[in-house]
Amino acid sequence: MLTKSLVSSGSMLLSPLCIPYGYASSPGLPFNNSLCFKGRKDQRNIVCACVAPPPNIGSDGFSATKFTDSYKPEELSRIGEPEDDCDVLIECRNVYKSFGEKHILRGVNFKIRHGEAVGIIGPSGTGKSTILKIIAGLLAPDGGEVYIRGKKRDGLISDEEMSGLRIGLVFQSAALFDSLTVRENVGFLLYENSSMSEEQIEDLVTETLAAVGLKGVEDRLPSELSGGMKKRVALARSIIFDTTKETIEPEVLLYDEPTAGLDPIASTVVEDLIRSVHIKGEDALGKPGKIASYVVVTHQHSTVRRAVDRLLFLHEGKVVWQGMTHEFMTSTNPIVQQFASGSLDGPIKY
Ligand SMILES: Nc1ncnc2c1ncn2[C@@H]1O[C@H](COP(=O)(O)OP(=O)(O)OP(=O)(O)O)[C@@H](O)[C@H]1O
Repeated sequence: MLTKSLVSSGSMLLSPLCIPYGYASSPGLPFNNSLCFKGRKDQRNIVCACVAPPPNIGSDGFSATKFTDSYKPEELSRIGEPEDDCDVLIECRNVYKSFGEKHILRGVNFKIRHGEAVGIIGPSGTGKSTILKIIAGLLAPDGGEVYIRGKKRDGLISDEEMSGLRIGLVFQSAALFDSLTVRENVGFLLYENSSMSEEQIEDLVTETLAAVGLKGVEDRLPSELSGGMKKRVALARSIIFDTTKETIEPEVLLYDEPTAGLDPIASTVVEDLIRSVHIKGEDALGKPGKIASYVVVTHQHSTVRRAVDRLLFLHEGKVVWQGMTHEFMTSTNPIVQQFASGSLDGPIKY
């Protein structure tokens, strides 16, 4: 059974298309793996409106928020924020989320600005992935608001028209469709939604795979790829877009533990790829990246070091510290110190 949604495929690009019923509420299981490739038969309308990029990007491409180290989590989101918010792409304002008796998010506040590379870190189970799903519109918050380019989102992404921003979620598992080839996985959205010809899509898929350093794998099935290759294919799927459209909305990519399960060298490759597809980066073909901003949930030191500029530290349902990556390690905030002194996975002891 298919239902219309703004949510898409496994490295999930949140543009409108038809997905199997229930996908939006089960983001970890994006598709039935026995799903048959639909090809070009059922094309759907794209409903995204197009908005010009924000005009006020600083010379460094982004403006980060810095905070003092005094531990007052409830005030952190307001201290030191730039006054001008017109480059804010995504804002979580006082977001709450519970699962039954488990109160996971308890007033989360932060903004993601155009050009930013942001990491979310914190102890296990503190709600990092939950935040990504809320930003992506796969989960609705119980309280608070999510603003997409200043427009308050009501309900789930599948319930509404999204305009002005594409949001992609790259799952930890890569979430490729096992029964589809790499070409079909990467081109999935375009086959389903665009007016591009099959030849155009094939060429674009090949080019996009090359941009993430993969060549000659178009006809392979996911089972024939290594873990690192699967993540690259998922990344390719999340950055491909309809080149025949006159205006392309800026895109924010959300990565949920993109280097989990990879060896250090494969992790480095993925971390560099994340950088390379960003607007401040350069892809494997030497072209500038297209991703306006990204958010990475990670437990890996190397990912923090290599792939992000600013950090949000989530603890007990709140952002208790945010600042530039290099400031994290030297922070005098006692909670940050406790966390940073162990591994990033380490439990925090009071
Ligand atoms: N759909 C759900 N139903 C019930 N509980 C859930 C659901 N999604 C998440 N949780 C619970 O919410 C808590 C936060 O989960 P989440 O995956 O967001 O944490 P996390 O910080 O990303 O953890 P980790 O670092 O271990 O991946 C966990 O206790 C998890 O079991």
